[in-house]
Amino acid sequence: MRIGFLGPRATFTHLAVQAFFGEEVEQVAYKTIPQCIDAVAAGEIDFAVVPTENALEGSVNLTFDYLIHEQPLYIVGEIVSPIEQHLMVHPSRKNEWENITRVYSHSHAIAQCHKFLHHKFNGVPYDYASSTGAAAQYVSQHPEEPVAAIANALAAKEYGLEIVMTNIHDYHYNHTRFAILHPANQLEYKSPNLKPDKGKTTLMITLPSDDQSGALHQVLSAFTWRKLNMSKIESRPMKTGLGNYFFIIDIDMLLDNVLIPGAKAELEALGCTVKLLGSYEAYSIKQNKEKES
Ligand SMILES: O=C(O)C(=O)C[C@]1(C(=O)O)C=C[C@@H](O)C=C1
Repeated sequence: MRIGFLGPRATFTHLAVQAFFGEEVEQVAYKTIPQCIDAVAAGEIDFAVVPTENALEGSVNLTFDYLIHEQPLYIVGEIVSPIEQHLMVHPSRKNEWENITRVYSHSHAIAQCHKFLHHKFNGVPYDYASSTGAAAQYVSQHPEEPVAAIANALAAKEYGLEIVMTNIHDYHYNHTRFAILHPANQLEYKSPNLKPDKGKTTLMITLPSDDQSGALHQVLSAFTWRKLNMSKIESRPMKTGLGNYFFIIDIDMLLDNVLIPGAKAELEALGCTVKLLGSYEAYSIKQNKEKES
């Protein structure tokens, strides 16, 4: 089985793939999220694993936008992983790391460490890499540049970098959610390592075009009176005009035969369009400390 992920090796997405699928599968790194999504749509790989949301920084808009506007695929599984960000430099700079003149990482990783960067490297510019792993790889290949990467401990090991400060993310609770994507709405695969926490269903809802008052309230009440627990609601631009948005709603339940189809039919009767983005099991990777307790 071939699993694609946002690469290169040792990104957080790669860690999520290893934790969920184990070492037996073939792991295929892609430079960008759209490349990884295109590969699963084209059948080059069996599943794509991409980041969707971080607890500190919010949604990974690129993932949802690409799924909605370019490659309709299903979310067939979810993996939530703890995220620990470390500052690392080329080993030749380990004694002068405080003199770095640039910090390099994925935009979400930089955002997770804004307070740290402001206090420790006030005014030092940062640049965005396609992933934390790509930033670590760059630092290892450019010893002549006084640049540090923000990435995970496996990336430091993989690219031979020296971690000079650990856990530099600004808030202790730092987790990222990853989606497992596939062209069909099923994951005929059991993780050898993780047990599911709960079932979930994700819907995309577009409101009627005639801008009725209370439309969103009506959408929410279709779920509320059926006691369908919504764990997330997110709006994204439809890219058809200012003020045109669709909603992505997560419900804490697998797709059933009664309640979710009932809510869908009610919304469609109100003039909404409702699209199933996936019904799947959600898994979580335990932090080392959580594993011990
Ligand atoms: O750059 C990586 O290592 C990724 O896997 C991407 C990503 C993200 O898109 O949020 C994943 C987890 C972390 O929150 C930082 C970056």
